[in-house]
Amino acid sequence: MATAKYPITPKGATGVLVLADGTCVFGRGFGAVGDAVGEVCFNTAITGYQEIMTDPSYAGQIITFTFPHIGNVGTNPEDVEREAPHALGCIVREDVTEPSNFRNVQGFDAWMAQTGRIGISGVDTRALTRRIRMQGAPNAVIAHDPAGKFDLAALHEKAKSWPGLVGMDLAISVTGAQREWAGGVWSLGQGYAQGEGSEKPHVVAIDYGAKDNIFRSLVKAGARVTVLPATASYEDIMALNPAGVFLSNGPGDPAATGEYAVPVIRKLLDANMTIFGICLGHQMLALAGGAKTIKMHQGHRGANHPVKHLEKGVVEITSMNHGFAVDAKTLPDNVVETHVSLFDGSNCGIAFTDRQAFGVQYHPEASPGPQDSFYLFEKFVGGLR
Ligand SMILES: NC(=O)CC[C@H](N)C(=O)O
Repeated sequence: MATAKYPITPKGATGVLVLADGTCVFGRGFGAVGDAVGEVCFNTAITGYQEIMTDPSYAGQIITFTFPHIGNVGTNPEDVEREAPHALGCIVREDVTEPSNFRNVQGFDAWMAQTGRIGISGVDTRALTRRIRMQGAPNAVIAHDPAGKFDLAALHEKAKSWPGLVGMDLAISVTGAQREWAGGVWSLGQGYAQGEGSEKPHVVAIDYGAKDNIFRSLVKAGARVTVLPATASYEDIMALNPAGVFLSNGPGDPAATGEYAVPVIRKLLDANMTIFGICLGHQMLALAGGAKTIKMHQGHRGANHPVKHLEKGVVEITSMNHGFAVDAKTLPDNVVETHVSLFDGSNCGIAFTDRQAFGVQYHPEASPGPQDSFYLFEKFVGGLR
């Protein structure tokens, strides 16, 4: 049996990304020391690295930022989509510099170390991104050792034996507990708006790994929000007497979310509940309606993805983070395609013709990203009594 040959670790290299095919990409490690295995994706957003790192939809993934300067405004406790990062780590072009921003509380490097996330800087992120574009998102191990002593064969073995995101249910591992949501969207000098009031329409939001800005956006649109964990049963949901149910984003394969998600959504559809789904929630809504989802070649991750609203013929610039998509060819007769990606024509929105249920593949709550699509929150909450 031929033994794979591994390169000599270059002098000064304290970080390495070892792909499942044995490719080793060296750089300088920062953040936590150790290693982690997942799928490597790329994100083209220029701002919002802290929001991106803390988006639970990135569980099981290592993010390559195509923008070269990451970490230069540090971190703060407000720009998080969840209390801690969910991405396993990140790969960046330039070394993380001293934070330069009046909102900085902790440097990106220290924040990554404290939250157990590994970074590698000094990587040719353009080459890595081109590779993902041409060959698809690889599985890999990201490793950081200040001594630069890597057992590349062992890391390669770990990358090869990781089963991959297809068929992987991760929503169950990132969901939170039941909670009454308080707080609207953040603004400079004001912090998070307060949004109380029991006379507002009550939305039960199912947390499959939600970004907090979705809940803040629902509050801004005029809802009172109760968050339930991903495992909430149909009975748990109905006991709260919701005016509408929101299905959140989340990590992993939508087709692998098991008995706790799609069958519950199917019951909500049967009960003619008003439903709005975002990203994973959109994909599972489509599955509950009878459609299928597919793994994408490279996925969509960035803050400027053009989407066409088919009925109005207008373009929305959107924030995206997904590696699976609804296969529009499989939509049943009572579900129409409402939005498509102008990058590759993939499905970006659906609506049931015989139910008050719709979903979008992109992130109308932005964070980071443009706010063209906030109307979807107003449409959902405005339609509730
Ligand atoms: N942001 C999300 O909800 C992502 C959904 C799903 N995990 C995907 O990658 O397509």
